[in-house]
Amino acid sequence: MSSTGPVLVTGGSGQLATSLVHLGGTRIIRIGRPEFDFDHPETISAVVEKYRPAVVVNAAAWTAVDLAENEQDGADRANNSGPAALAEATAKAGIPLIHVSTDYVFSGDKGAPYTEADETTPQTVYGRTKAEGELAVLAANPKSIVLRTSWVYSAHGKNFVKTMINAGAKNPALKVVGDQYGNPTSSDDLAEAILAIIALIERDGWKQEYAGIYHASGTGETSWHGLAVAALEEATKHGQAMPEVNAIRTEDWPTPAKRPQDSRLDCSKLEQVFGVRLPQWRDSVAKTVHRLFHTV
Ligand SMILES: NC(=O)C1=CN([C@@H]2O[C@H](COP(=O)(O)OP(=O)(O)OC[C@H]3O[C@@H](n4cnc5c(N)ncnc54)[C@H](OP(=O)(O)O)[C@@H]3O)[C@@H](O)[C@H]2O)C=CC1
Ligand SMILES: Cc1cn([C@H]2C[C@H](O)[C@@H](COP(=O)(O)OP(=O)(O)O[C@H]3O[C@@H](C)C(=O)[C@@H](O)[C@H]3O)O2)c(=O)[nH]c1=O
Repeated sequence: MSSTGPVLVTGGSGQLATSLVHLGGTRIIRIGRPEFDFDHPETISAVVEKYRPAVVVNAAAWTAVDLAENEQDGADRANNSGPAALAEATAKAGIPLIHVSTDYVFSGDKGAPYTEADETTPQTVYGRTKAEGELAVLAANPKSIVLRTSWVYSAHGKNFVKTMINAGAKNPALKVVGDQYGNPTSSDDLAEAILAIIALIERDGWKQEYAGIYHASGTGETSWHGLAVAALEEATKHGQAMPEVNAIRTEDWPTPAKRPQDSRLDCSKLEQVFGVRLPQWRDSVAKTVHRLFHTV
């Protein structure tokens, strides 16, 4: 991989792309709609030809989980056929593609953390399109790295942590599902992990054993209720009152798309191959909430 070209990041307005820009410096070029739009396939190869990047990070995706249930075509373009075309374009240019996927490719019925060897068992349109996108990317570009992450939050953009803090500022009591488990992931931590992988590839050159799927989530686990309590506790350090946070069952918060009950990811392969381990989720929630209250 040439270390002279830029790192091109798609999904420019999103959480992960924003973190990559903040942490990755001037080498990062982020692109978003309309310049890069999976709904307009001609824009996909055009950006690779225009920017001549050293590597592409695909952080663009359809992430509205419930909406995807009724918008299958749009979700498929953004999460499957679009990424496949991006993988083809990057393969043609001979450059690596780092593509981001999700814990929702699993049903959550395993009862233990999922490894990369586990079969995908998506139970939502979002999860299915992301699972299909993983395979399509890996098939189209032999220099593909697929990073599955989970429960991403940041001080910018739309995410569960911000939703809870905003709701807690307005309501004396909240209800949050306490029987779905996973690994909350700071988008800054994921961005740092991606930058470390890119640095390693540039230092040692591309090795074919890098290609494949990796789990890349924050260290440690909790429920959505646990994540809400952690975020709201941190918010009290910045003057916000602590609401009552009641744990409810999945059936008490009906949603169009069924969330996995336990989508914890075993991230040991990422550490073995790249020497990368994401920080403890609880520490990162504290950092993110601090940033949220100190960003004007
Ligand atoms: N958010 C989460 O909790 C999790 C996310 N992931 C994965 O991580 C990656 C990054 O997610 P995150 O940063 O949170 O996502 P965001 O929802 O914050 O951002 C998504 C980005 O994708 C862009 N986008 C959506 N549809 C298209 C399209 N058809 N063509 C081009 N761009 C499009 C959006 O653009 P616009 O603003 O114009 O709509 C936006 O810039 C995604 O692959 C996601 O599936 C995995 C696990 C958890
Ligand atoms: C807002 C809210 C949600 N919930 C529940 C609903 C759901 O079961 C759970 C999570 O809610 P959300 O809908 O905000 O999160 P969701 O959109 O399901 O988050 C997912 O996004 C995609 C993109 C991913 O890839 C996943 O890793 C995951 O982060 O919390 C409550 O119990 N109370 C609430 O006030």
